[in-house]
Amino acid sequence: MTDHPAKRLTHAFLFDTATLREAVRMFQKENTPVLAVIDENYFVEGILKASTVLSYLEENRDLNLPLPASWIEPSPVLSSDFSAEDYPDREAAVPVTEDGIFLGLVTSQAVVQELKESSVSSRQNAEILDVIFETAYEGIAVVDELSRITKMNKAYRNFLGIPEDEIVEGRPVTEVIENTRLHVTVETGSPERGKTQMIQGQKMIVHRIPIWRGDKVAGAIGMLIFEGVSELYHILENAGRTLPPLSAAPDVPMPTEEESRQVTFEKMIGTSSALQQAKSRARKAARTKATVMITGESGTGKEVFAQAIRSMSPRADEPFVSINCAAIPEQLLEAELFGYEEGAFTGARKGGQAGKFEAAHKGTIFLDEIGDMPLHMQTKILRVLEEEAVVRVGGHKVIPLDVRVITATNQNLLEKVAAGTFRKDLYYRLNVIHLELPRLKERKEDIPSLIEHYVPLLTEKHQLPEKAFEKEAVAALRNYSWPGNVRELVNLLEQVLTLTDNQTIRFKDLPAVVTGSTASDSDSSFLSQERGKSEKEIIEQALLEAGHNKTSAAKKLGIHRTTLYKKMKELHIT
Ligand SMILES: Nc1ncnc2c1ncn2[C@@H]1O[C@H](COP(=O)(O)OP(=O)(O)OP(=O)(O)O)[C@@H](O)[C@H]1O
Repeated sequence: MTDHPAKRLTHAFLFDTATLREAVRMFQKENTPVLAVIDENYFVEGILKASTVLSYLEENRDLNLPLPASWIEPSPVLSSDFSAEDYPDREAAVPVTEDGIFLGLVTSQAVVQELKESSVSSRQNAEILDVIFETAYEGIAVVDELSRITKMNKAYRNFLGIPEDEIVEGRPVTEVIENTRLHVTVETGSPERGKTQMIQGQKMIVHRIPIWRGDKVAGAIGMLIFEGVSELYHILENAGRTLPPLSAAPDVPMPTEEESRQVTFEKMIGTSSALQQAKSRARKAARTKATVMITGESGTGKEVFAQAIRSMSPRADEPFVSINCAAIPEQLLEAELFGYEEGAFTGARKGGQAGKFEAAHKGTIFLDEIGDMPLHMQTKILRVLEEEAVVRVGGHKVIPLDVRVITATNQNLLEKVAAGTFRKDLYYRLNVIHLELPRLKERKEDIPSLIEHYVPLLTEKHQLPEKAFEKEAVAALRNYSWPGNVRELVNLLEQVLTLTDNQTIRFKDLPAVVTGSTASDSDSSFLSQERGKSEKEIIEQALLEAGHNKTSAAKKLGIHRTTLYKKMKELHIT
């Protein structure tokens, strides 16, 4: 049937049987071939002579004779999106089959038109479904009857950290999704809704739905509904519903108070692939004891990531000790980190004091702004890490330590290594797993979700009525370059929400730096806008206005607390 030059049909025309008979008789007189047999791709398979058609019709046989094609003008007629089975009752459509395989339809012009239209609309529907599939917040995976993956959307791939060029289609689902039961759904044909599944060490909520075709299970769909159990509770809380008693939802355990308090990956807003990839890498890191170095611009969420890693690690219930290396005066750093014995220096407490490393024993220590660690301290930290023990300042006793170290910096440490201001050996010791956090402008698509997340929190914090941003305002926020990343976004939202009386925040309510054409990558913080004045004056003024509360002064200046400490140190502000 295939030894013919494939040509498109001009008209896949034929008629209902009675009309066909009429037409054939008419054409017979003129000795014109009347019928094209088309294959499953709607290419011409053959042409039947009118007499042949007649005899076939009379004998009630399928029109499946292979005949050479010759006369048809190329022209697309139908797409192959539909199947004859979709039109079983169409009196005018005669399915052409061979050995049970559908080859084409022979039908009237009107039906052709209808089919064409329906194939266009089914293509459009397929396109809509594709968009839903790809943009869904939920992870969706589809498997066939042999439990092999046939489709997996971006959200799921990102969650699992599957690189873009890795093909999962065709692979057994059990190889790709941890602890999956989709193959069981295919075997049993029973749906499972609202089940929990441990994926990457996190309790996820999933639905597993079998796909029935006739009386056979043709596959199953797996959906990762929420990013995690606590997210579900967060949603229920937002909806103002009372949480179901445990007995009513045996599969959804209530989070403990500690779990609710902890920063987890679910609480990190954003579904962009940049963020999801970082989360996926961090989840993997969480399971190990390896040191993690988190890099990224200021305000990208390095501290939040460090806390989330701890919450997902086997050390979740052990201490998390965070220390900002840039905020502590150099001469105090050693005692702060390693502790001291009584009499170690003037003013040392009676009985001495444990340092941060000791306080983090069995848990996690987070060394923020590690790039600001003075060289001599770097050497000491390296020794502590290598010996897994600490000796307090002024003491001799070796205190064994079991501490997981996470560090963060917004500096380029390799440059510092090259410049000789950061120890190379320490760099490699700390950089076992490297997490680079994306800038907010690299994940603009997350901005609307961040707004949605923070607006109710901020209105509640300031006891304001419910407020919402109009589309144009959100668009402007999306287009801004956010040099201060999420922190800047949160500060700006807070500022706009508190300063705008209306319930709808409009484009014109946004600060000029966002709406104006001047928006650029340059530092747009309040501090830089006030550059005319001396930096010292501005900082002193802000500190004064904030009643010397450094956290609120830093907020007012639009800079991080650490930066404020650093600047205070530089500018000799006491
Ligand atoms: N994905 C996110 N979802 C929600 N909030 C976020 C996210 N990322 C960061 N934030 C918020 O942004 C602010 C800054 O985050 P964080 O302090 O972790 O940044 P950082 O990178 O450690 O900054 P710096 O380098 O200046 O210390 C915090 O209020 C944090 O809650």
